[in-house]
Amino acid sequence: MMGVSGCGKTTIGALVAAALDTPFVDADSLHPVDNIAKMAAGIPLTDADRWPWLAVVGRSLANAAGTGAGLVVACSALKRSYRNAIRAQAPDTVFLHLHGSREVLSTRLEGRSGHFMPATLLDSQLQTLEPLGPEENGHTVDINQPVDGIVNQAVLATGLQLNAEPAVAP
Ligand SMILES: Nc1ncnc2c1ncn2[C@@H]1O[C@H](COP(=O)(O)OP(=O)(O)OP(=O)(O)O)[C@@H](O)[C@H]1O
Ligand SMILES: O=C(O)[C@H](O)[C@@H](O)[C@H](O)[C@H](O)CO
Repeated sequence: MMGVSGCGKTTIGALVAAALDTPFVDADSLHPVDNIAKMAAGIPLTDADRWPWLAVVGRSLANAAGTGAGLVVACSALKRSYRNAIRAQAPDTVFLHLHGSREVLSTRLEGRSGHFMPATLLDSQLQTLEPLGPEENGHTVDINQPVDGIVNQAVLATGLQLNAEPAVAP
């Protein structure tokens, strides 16, 4: 799940993972502590800050692909070069971009509490964002709808099977 801060990567990603019966990782938990401290202080990350983190994200996806377990990761992956770094390690990664207007994003961030990421970083996130190109393996979902609708569209976009109830023995 990709997109700027507040687009719903964590909320939607966890539900998509549950629907697909797949593990979920929030890439915020993979950031070096210095990156978290920087963002919490209202300072945007640079490419240099993000490369080591993206390497960990790519490795996590590659490991999950290797075991066949699969993995849903909530990771901003704002630039195409960041997504390419992830693809270099995990070539089958499908990027689901949760897209919303500045107004919707701002409202969601203002309504959130207890998160290290300040709403003041939204503009730098939007300036850094490079939407998916037509040749990128991914899909864009509009976030201006209830959570269930986003999850359904995201799951459909993956083309993967929903977590089915176990078959009942005859
Ligand atoms: N479709 C929705 N409708 C209403 N509120 C939503 C929706 N999706 C997410 N939210 C709320 O918006 C806020 C931001 O969502 P969330 O924390 O999942 O975004 P995020 O992309 O993971 O953000 P960050 O990258 O900063 O961690 C949360 O308070 C969440 O409950
Ligand atoms: O690339 C980045 O600037 C970061 O990943 C941010 O997007 C934050 O981690 C996230 O939005 C806060 O949770």
